[in-house]
Amino acid sequence: MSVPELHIISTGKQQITKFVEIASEIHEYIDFIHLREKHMSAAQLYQAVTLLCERNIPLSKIIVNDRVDVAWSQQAYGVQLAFHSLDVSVVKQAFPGIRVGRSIHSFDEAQTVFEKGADFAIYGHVFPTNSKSGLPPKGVEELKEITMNMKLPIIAIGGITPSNSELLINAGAKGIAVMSGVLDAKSPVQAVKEYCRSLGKGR
Ligand SMILES: Cc1nc(C(=O)O)sc1CCOP(=O)(O)O
Repeated sequence: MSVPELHIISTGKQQITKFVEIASEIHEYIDFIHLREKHMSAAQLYQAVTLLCERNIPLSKIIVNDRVDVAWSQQAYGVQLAFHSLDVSVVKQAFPGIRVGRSIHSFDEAQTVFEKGADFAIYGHVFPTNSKSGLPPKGVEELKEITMNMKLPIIAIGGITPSNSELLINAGAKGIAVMSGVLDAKSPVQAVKEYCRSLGKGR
């Protein structure tokens, strides 16, 4: 089994300069940084990627939410699509070579996006989280079903802490995605190190 991936997702609530500051402190410990700033224009997102690059964060670690035009023009690692985004197959055809992730919430959705050629999917929310209050968490059973039946790399998301992350890896997840556990922490660096330890990551 390969070393699990650690993805950090921007909250959309921090000043972008603050997020860039934190990202520059934690990037060497993590695999991917997602820019999920739904309120930003394409121009603002493009600028945010530039700011990350100026802090020596490699493009190979940057994933842009929804806006494939921004991801493509900045030559970022990939784009993370949601239900309201362009379809996975449209993006794969129009932007050959870009890695395409898709948010999913069920086995059937996993199957659909796998068939359309998604490179990975983010499945959640697995545990209770303030970001999805009022919606019941999905737990790990369906996650196991997906990982056992499909060759689609799955990143688990939602309410993940250093103490519950191992459950998800044992359920077949290729990695975890974390928002508040790192970005709202008093010390994001300490927090990220705890996640790394829980995943058996080297640093
Ligand atoms: C951005 C996002 N997507 C989810 C989904 O279920 O698709 S849960 C989520 C937020 C995750 O935040 P935290 O790590 O603070 O729980």
